[in-house]
Amino acid sequence: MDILGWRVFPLVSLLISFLLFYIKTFSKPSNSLCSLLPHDRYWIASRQIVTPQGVISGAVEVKGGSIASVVEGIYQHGQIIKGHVVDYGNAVIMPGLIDVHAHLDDPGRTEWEGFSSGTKAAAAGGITTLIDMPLNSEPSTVSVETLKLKVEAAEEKIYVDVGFWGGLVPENALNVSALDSLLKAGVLGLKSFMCPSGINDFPMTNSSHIKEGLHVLAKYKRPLLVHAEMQLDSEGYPKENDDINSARLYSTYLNTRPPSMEEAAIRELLEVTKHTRTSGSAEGSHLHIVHLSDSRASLNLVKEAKSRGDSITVETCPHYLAFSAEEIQDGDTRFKCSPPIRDAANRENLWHALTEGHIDMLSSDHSPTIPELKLFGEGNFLKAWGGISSLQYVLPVTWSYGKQYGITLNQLASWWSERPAKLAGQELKGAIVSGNHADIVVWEPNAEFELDENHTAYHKNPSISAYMGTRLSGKVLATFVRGNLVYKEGEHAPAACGVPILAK
Ligand SMILES: NC(=O)N[C@H]1NC(=O)NC1=O
Ligand SMILES: [Zn+2]
Ligand SMILES: [Zn+2]
Repeated sequence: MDILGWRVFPLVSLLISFLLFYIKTFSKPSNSLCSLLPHDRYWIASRQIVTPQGVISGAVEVKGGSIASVVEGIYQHGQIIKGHVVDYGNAVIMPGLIDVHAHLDDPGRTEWEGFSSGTKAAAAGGITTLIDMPLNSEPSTVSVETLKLKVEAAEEKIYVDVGFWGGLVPENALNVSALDSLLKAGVLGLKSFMCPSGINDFPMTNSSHIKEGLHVLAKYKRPLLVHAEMQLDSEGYPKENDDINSARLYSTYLNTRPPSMEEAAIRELLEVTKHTRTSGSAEGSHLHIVHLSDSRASLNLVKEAKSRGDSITVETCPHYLAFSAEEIQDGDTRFKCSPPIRDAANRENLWHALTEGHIDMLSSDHSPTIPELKLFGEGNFLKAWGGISSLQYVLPVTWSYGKQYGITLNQLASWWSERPAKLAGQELKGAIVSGNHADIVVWEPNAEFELDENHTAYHKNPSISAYMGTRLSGKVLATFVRGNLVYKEGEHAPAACGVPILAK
């Protein structure tokens, strides 16, 4: 290149990069497509706004995507608020739900779910943030490269905000620099299994892997989420059963995964969580047990660990609170999940543990698949895919089945928003307070509906849901994500303007 070329070349490349920047910026959907409400500043009012201080009657001011103020008493005193007001009357205004445990299966298994259908279902269900699990997509999210594929797959497809857990697997668990780079790339924490996950490229970890993982996580103050079930050598539970009559029985499946599997896993985990205590070698890290089903010995172990000062929390899922083993029909593999749905007395204990604060939060564990893999014809519980499809229904399900236990709106907000926000490190989400993101669900607790084929579901394979055929109360009227009205009575905003959440 001659001397002139050397001078012009940087200038031209600078010009091109500016041009590309402008094309990228202006080709993004404009704000009006992100929201069904054409205002940047507005108020939403109701007689039941769920705030950390209790349920108030008043209005929430939204400005530039955040909550600018929360005022009480507009109905009683006729207080004048200026600007556009959406008055929801007696409907409930609550922080949007944060689902810390969902499998959206994108990229790679989008016939199972996908970012677009999954986040549309989330928005329709009042979920404003979800954290995607690192497995069931193809590939699993276990490295910087695979996280990049996730974020690319999510681009312009997500209707709510989406964060990502990374996978802790034998391949990366003992490799500090691999974990460091995955955490630096923005996963909100790690997730691992203590039993086979059902996904080949997501092998289980042992307690050495978990211990190493926690020590790396301590530096970042991020959690490790663990699927706590462990096969015991001493117990020879049947894993494969060629007798289809036996494999169709729910009791056969239930016997393959007894509560002792959860108990053994948790007992082993607690040997490691002692390091999370103040002044412990992994202080700053946190262990979160996902989808607890056993409300007896396993839960007692968690309670003891908490009382000793371990940094540990536990979630359960609506399906363990809604259903019982006694009600599950033989061959109805919609109900197959792991750990399994147990007896009615266990469910009763789970509700008590939740309302008494021993179970910290709820999550969907939305883990769908295609109907073919649920093997409905055969009804083989031992071979069907294990996972419950539920994302769009978790709010009405929790409310419908929880009402008889006297659950309050503040408890709902705590289980579904405040504590999940804390687990996922989302300081500006999870509560209706000034300064937070305007992530809000408006819903009508008394409105009932039948979950049948006439009900619009946005999930990809709605027929596999265990909730089909139930009658629920609690209808989502509107969902706001960072001030954008992303869902309103059967309609989604034209553009998917949720953002990927990456930890800094
Ligand atoms: N791989 C996967 O989603 N597994 C989930 N399904 C389920 O029922 N429990 C799980 O951990
Ligand atoms: Zn699991
Ligand atoms: Zn899961």
